[in-house]
Amino acid sequence: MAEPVFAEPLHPGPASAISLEAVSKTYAGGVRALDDVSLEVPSGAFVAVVGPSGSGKSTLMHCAAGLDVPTTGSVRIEGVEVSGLGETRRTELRRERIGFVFQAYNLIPSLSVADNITLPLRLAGKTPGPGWLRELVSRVGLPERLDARPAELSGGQQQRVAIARALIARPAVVFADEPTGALDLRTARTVLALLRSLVTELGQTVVMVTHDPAAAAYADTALVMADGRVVEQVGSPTAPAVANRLVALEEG
Ligand SMILES: Nc1ncnc2c1ncn2[C@@H]1O[C@H](COP(=O)(O)OP(=O)(O)OP(=O)(O)O)[C@@H](O)[C@H]1O
Repeated sequence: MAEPVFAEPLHPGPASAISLEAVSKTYAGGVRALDDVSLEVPSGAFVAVVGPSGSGKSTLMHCAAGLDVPTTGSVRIEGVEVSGLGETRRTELRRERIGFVFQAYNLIPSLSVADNITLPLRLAGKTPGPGWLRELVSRVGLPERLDARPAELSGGQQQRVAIARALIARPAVVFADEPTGALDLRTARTVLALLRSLVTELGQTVVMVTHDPAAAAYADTALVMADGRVVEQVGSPTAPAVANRLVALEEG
C-alpha cells in the first residue's frame, strides 16, 4: 500500500475532514483512474490537486466528495465511511457536509441570488440563520445584489454567488473543480483570494482541482497526480514550483 500523504493544515483541527485509504477506481472498460491512493485532508486545510490531463484529478474529487464510490479502499468524510452507505444516505451526507463550486457556476437562472445561495439548505428542509446569510453575502462582496438574477451578474460575481451557496450549509469541505477556468486573470485572482480568505479567516476546508499552477499557489499544499497516483506533495506551493513539476511529468 502507498504511504499516505498528509496535507499540512493551516488551522489544524481535531480530525481529518477527508480521509482516503488505499483507494482505487477502475471504470468499466478497465481504465484504472485511481491507483492505491491514501491521503488525509485535515480540517482547515486548503489543498490543490494538480496533474496532467487524465491523471485522475476529477475521479479523486468524485470519490473524496461521495459523488462516486471507489472500486476498492476506504473514503471517510469526517470519519463516516462513505463506501458503506447506500445511495440515499450518501446523497444526504453530501448535501449536509460537502459544498461544490464548478467552473460553470451552475446557478439556477430563474432564482434570485439570495434564493440560489440558500437553495442547498432549503432542499435539506432548513432555513439559514439571518446573521450567517448576511455575513456570507458580505464576505463574497454581493450584499447589494441579493435580488438580482444570475444573468444580470458578471462571471466573477456569479462564481462568488456559487461560493456563498457552497458555504451556506457550513460544510466540512468545499470541493472546487477548476473554479477559475471560465474567468479572466484578474477576476480569477479575486475568486482565489476569496477562497483563501475563507480558509484563513473561517477555517473552511477547501479542496480545489486545477490545471493552473498560479491557482495552486493560493493553497497550503499542492498534491501532484500522475497515472492515478499522488506522486508528490508540494508544501507552500509557488506557481513556478508547481509548473516545474507539471512540465517534468509531461516530459517524463
Ligand atoms: N466515467 C468514466 N468512464 C471511463 N473512463 C473514465 C471515466 N471518467 C474518467 N475516465 C478515465 O479515467 C482517467 C482519469 O480521468 P479523470 O477525469 O479523473 O482525469 P483528470 O486528471 O481529471 O483529467 P482532466 O484534467 O482532463 O479533466 C482517464 O483515463 C479518463 O479517460
